[in-house]
Amino acid sequence: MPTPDSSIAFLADGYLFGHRRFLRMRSDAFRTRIMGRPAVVMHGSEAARIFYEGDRFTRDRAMPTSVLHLLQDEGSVQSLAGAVHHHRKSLFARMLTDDDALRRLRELYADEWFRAMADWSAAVILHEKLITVLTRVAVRWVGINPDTVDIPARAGELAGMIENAGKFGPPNWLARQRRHRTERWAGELIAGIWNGDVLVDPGSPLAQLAHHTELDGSRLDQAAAAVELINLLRPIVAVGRFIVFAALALHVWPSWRRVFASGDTADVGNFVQEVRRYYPFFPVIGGRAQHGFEWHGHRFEIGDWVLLDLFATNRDERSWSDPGRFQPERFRDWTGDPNTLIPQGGGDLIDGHRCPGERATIELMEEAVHLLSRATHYAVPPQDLRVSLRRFPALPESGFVMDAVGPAVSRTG
Ligand code: HEM
Repeated sequence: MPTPDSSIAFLADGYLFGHRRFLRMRSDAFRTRIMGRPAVVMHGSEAARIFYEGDRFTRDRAMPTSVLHLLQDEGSVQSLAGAVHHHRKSLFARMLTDDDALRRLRELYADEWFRAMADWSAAVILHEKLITVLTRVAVRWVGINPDTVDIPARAGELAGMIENAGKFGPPNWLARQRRHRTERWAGELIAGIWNGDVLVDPGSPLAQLAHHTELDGSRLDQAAAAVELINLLRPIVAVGRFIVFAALALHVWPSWRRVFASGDTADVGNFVQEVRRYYPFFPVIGGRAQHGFEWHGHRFEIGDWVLLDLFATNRDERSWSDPGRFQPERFRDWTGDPNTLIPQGGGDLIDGHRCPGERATIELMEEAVHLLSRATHYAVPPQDLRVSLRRFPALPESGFVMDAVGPAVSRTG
C-alpha cells in the first residue's frame, strides 16, 4: 500500500506535525508523503548530525519553490555544494563572525532603536516597528547610506519574503513579485559599485560581496551578488521575530526582566539561547541524499528527500530536561553540542549549511533584551499574546503591543 500523503496533516498540526508522530511511533524518523513526494521526517541530535555533517545531503530541489524563491533562492550559498559552497560560505563566515562587525551591528541596533522610539507617542506594535528599525540597521551595516534608500519599500519587501515563505497561492506569488523589485535594486547597487557610481567603504560587507571572487577567480555575477546581498538584509530583518519572542518572554516571566533591570545581566546570554530553543521559527529544513547510506535501520538512497525537524529537536527530551518549560538556567552548564540547539541549523559553520548569521542573531537579541529591560520604559496593555503553532512562521497574535514607550531614566546603566 502506498504511504499516505500528509500535506494536510502538516498544515493542521503545524510545528507539532513531527513531534506528535515521533511520540506515537516511538521513533527518531518516519516515512510519509508531502505534496505527493515521498519524504523521511527525522529529529534529534543524532539525526541533526547525520543531516548536517559528512556532506550527505544537498539542498538542490529540497524545498518547495514557493519557499526557495522567497528565502535563499537559486544561485545562493545555500544552493551550492562541495568546494564551491565551502568557498562562498567562507565569505559569509568572514563578514558575520568578525568581532568589530558584530559590535557595530549591536551599536547600530541601539542607535536605530532610540531613533525610532522618539516618534512613538501612542501604542506601537513591536513586530511592525522592528521591521523598519532592522531594515535601517541592515542597510547601514552592509555599508549603504539609508538616506539613499526607499526604506519603507525595502522594509515591506524584506518582511514580505519572511511572512509569506510558509504560505501558498496568491500571497506567496505577490511576495515573489515584490521580491523582484528588491533584486533589481540590489543588482543596480552592485553594478554601481563596479562602475564607480556608488562609493562604499572598502571593508564593508557590501564591498566584500561586490568584489568577491569565485574559486575560478571570476567575479560573482550580478544576479548572484544581488541574491547574496538580500541574504544578508532579509535575515537581519527576520531576527525581529526572535526579538518579539524575547519581549514576550520578559513579559510572561517578569522576574527575568527585574533581574536584568537590576544590573545583574549574567544570564542575558542564557535567556537569549532559551528564547531561540523554546519559541518556533523554521519548522523543518529539507535535504536530498547525495549517496546511499544506513542510519538507525533506515536505508537512504540517492535522491531521497529528508526533512529535519528543527522544532522537535529543540524540544527533544533526550537533550533537554522538561523541554516544554522556559528555563534559561539550563544553559549555565550546557555542553554546547552543535546538534542539540538547532533553530539555525546544526553541524559546522564552514563545512556544512549551518547558519552563518547565528552570532549576529544572538548579538542583536542580547542587545534587544538589554534595551528592553534596562534602557526602555514601556507597559504591556491587554492583548492577544497567544502563539499559534499552526502559523509558519509563528508570532504572537497581537505582534506584541507596547504602550507608553520611552527611554528609561538612564540610557547607559
Ligand atoms: C531569525 C534568525 C535566523 C534564523 C532562524 C535562521 C535560520 C537558518 C537556518 C535554519 C539555516 C540552515 C539552512 C540549511 O540547513 O540549509 C540558515 C542558513 C543561512 N542563514 Fe540564517 N537564520 C537567521 C539569521 C540569519 C542572519 C542574521 C543571517 C545573515 C545576516 C543569515 C544568513 C544565512 C545564510 C546565508 C544561510 C545559508 C548557509 C549555507 O547554506 O551554508 N541567517 N539560517
